[in-house]
Amino acid sequence: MTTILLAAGGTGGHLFPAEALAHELIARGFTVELVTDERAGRFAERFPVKEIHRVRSATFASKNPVAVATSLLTLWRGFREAGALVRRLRPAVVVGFGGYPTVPPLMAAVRAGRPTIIHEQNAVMGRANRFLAPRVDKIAAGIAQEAAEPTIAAKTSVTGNPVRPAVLQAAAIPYRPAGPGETFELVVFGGSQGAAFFSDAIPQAIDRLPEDLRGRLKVTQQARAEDEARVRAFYAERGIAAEVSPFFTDMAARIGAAQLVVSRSGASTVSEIAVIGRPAILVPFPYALDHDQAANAAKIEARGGAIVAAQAELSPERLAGLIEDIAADPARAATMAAAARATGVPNAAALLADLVASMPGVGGNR
Ligand SMILES: CC(=O)N[C@H]1[C@@H](OP(=O)(O)OP(=O)(O)OC[C@H]2O[C@@H](n3ccc(=O)[nH]c3=O)[C@H](O)[C@@H]2O)O[C@H](CO)[C@@H](O)[C@@H]1O
Repeated sequence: MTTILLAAGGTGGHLFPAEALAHELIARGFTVELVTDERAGRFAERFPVKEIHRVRSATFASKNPVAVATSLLTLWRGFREAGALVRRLRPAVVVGFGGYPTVPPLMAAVRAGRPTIIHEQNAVMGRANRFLAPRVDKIAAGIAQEAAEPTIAAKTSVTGNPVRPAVLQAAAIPYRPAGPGETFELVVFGGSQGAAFFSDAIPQAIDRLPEDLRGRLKVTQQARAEDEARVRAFYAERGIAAEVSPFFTDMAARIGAAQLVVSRSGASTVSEIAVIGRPAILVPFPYALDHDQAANAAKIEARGGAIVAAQAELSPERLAGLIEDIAADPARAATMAAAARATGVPNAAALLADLVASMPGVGGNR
């Protein structure tokens, strides 16, 4: 059996595209192993592999010389551990999905002469992938890369961001705009870790909606654990049907049922909204170190599939106005849904698996 080793940082944004590729590779007869870090817990629950490996890694969060030396030592240990893992598993290809925990496994694979691919989900490459990009054999991109150097661009191909099977199932359900008097399902989430901003902004906006619309709302709202009780109490006081949780494991189905999505614009979020095809108000995370979330949202916005609103300019009145405009105009909502869908790449996992299968030494060997 030919083994493919996937490496991903332990947040949803990195692990979910890796999970989508794992399903596709397993269906093609490959054995898949995953290496990640201790944060993976909840996000790797449904990852279809027998064993999840962990190797040490570190990031350079501080310029303090002692902290830098400690990080270097941890990275060196991670590199040694990853080297032992690569020798033991003998993977035909190692595929990295970004995040600092992918640096030791990818470097160990390069050192051992194994074929390597990195996948970048975002329009602007993250730091770990920027470091790895000159060293790996191939680069797959979720969307066209902004400002890629010629040597990097030459080995890059756009495959789209792989989406999990649940997203493809939700994509099979056509969008149904809510007519006057019908239930209007609003789905609010802030990426895999939640966004504190929505815990205040959404209740304040809902209080400014016309009574008729408020009365027919049904809300799914992800709220960080520290905000959960407060947000739930808001909906209970107003008598609005709502489910509130720090993490929904059935998010794809909820997006599928939504008349409108309000969310951050992390790479997987934007890809899922596009593949499923639902109107969205996207509020890019303003403080991202690595990724410009506004760039992820640019394509879907340009086609009219979403409205992008900068957090700093999004008053409760404006947010209420945006929600109300879409709810009041079902034809426009349907047009937005179709426009979003036109930007989706439902076969991204297959395209990335094709790239894996095309690497030297892989073909016909499983
Ligand atoms: C703050 C930050 O640095 N965020 C980055 C991180 O985001 P983050 O890890 O939030 O990733 P994404 O926005 O790409 O994906 C969020 C994922 O979580 C899922 N979900 C969300 C809420 C929920 O309750 N249940 C659920 O399943 C969504 O369906 C989606 O699949 O990695 C992304 C991919 O590299 C980057 O684009 C983001 O900029």
